[in-house]
Order: sequence, then C-alpha cells, then structure tokens
Amino acid sequence: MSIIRIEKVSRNYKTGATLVKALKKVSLTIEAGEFLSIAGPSGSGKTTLLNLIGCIDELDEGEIFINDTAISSMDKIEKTAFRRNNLGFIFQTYNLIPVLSAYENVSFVLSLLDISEREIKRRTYEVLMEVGLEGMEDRRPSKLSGGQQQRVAIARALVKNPQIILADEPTANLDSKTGAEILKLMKRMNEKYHTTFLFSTHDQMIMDYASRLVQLHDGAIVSDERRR
Ligand SMILES: Nc1ncnc2c1ncn2[C@@H]1O[C@H](COP(=O)(O)OP(=O)(O)OP(=O)(O)O)[C@@H](O)[C@H]1O
Repeated sequence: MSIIRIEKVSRNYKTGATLVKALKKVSLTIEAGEFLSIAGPSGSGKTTLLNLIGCIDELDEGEIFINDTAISSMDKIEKTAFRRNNLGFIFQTYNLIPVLSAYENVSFVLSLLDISEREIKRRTYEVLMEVGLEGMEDRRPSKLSGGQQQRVAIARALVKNPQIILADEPTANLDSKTGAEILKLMKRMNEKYHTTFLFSTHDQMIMDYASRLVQLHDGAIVSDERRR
C-alpha cells in the first residue's frame, strides 16, 4: 500500500519581484517501508519537498496524500496532531534542546502525548539503548559528539514509533565513518520497525545505500531508480 502519494505538486516562492518555482508538478508514490533518498543539486527542491510532506510548508498546486488523507484538507490543528502522531524529523544540525539531557530530549516528545510516566521512562531508556547511548542518558548535547547528538535525534524521532521519518541531510555534519554508522543505524531501524525513511541528501553513501533513489533537478524529478 502506498503511504505517501504526491500528485502534480508545485510550490512557488516569491521574493520581491522574482518568483522561484521550487517544485514543478512533481508526482511520486512511496510505499510503506521504503528507504528512499532524494538527491539533486543545491536549490533543486529537496528540502521543499520534505517540508511539504512534513506539513511544515504549504503547496500551491496539486495534492499530497498520506495514508489516503489529503494534506490540504487538514487545518492547522489537525496538521500539528498529524505531525505529532505520524512523523519523525531528523535534521542536519540535530536540533536538540541544549539545556536538556539526552534522556529529556527524547522523553519530552512523549510527554506531549497521552502516555503514563512509567511508560515514558521505559520507552525512552529502550530507544536510547537501541541507538547505542546507554550510560549517556544524563549528558547534555554539548557533552556529546556530533554522531552521538545525531543518535539522540534519531532516538527522538523513533520513540513515538512514527510511520514516516523525514531526514534532511542527516549526515552532512558528520565525518564519513560516523555518517556510515548513523546510516546503518537508520537502516536497522527501517528493517526492524518497517518505518518509512525519506532522505534529502548530497551524500553519495546515502544514495548508494538507499533502496530507491529519486533525483531532482530544477524542481522536477529527472530519475527514479529502485535498487533492490
Ligand atoms: N522560504 C523560501 N523563500 C524563498 N525561496 C525559497 C525558500 N525556500 C526555498 N526557496 C528556493 O526554492 C528553491 C529550492 O530550495 P530547496 O531548499 O528546496 O533546495 P534543496 O535542493 O533542498 O537545496 P540544498 O541542497 O541547498 O539544501 C531554491 O531556489 C531556493 O532558493
């Protein structure tokens, strides 16, 4: 079953007198459990596409369906609830809260949902262990390496057990060895939980590792290749 269906989506940005066509009638269908990389030169529309799927930007034309629900049919409150319940985000710059510990950065996400304290604790410790951060729960981001911070971010994205994880350049700030470890960790989570992963990336390693590679150029899909 397709989990995301993008139909002829366009997004234009107006800055002063100039109109940038960031996406031009893009169509793409994504199946549940895919490990899909969106590649393309800088400015080709990768982040714009992820932001539209993540309900943090609004499209001008076309429609995006997630689990057959049209995104544009949802109001602001519905979109927030939808993001909270179904989507996980991983960013290039980790976006952790600096004054919170690794444990608190992850458990905070669950505290917004209707879950008991005991269950929050159990799930947070479990996911931190799963990403290899056992014993580092009390450290703040500034006391963790880049790779460890991205592991916290992955734990934060995974802890809700979302259907879809959107990862915008997740390895861009990591050295290649750490990037490879992070990539393998995400692949393992993809296989274990059947979570759909969508990457935007310049990283050749992610492109090589992805089970499907979609290339964007000037706001349009120029190739779509399944690997295995
Ligand atoms: N908020 C915005 N306001 C104006 N123009 C924007 C905005 N966001 C993106 N754009 C423009 O839309 C186009 C696509 O940008 P986008 O960030 O999606 O590209 P990208 O492929 O993710 O690039 P990069 O690899 O550099 O992150 C670019 O020309 C960009 O300048």
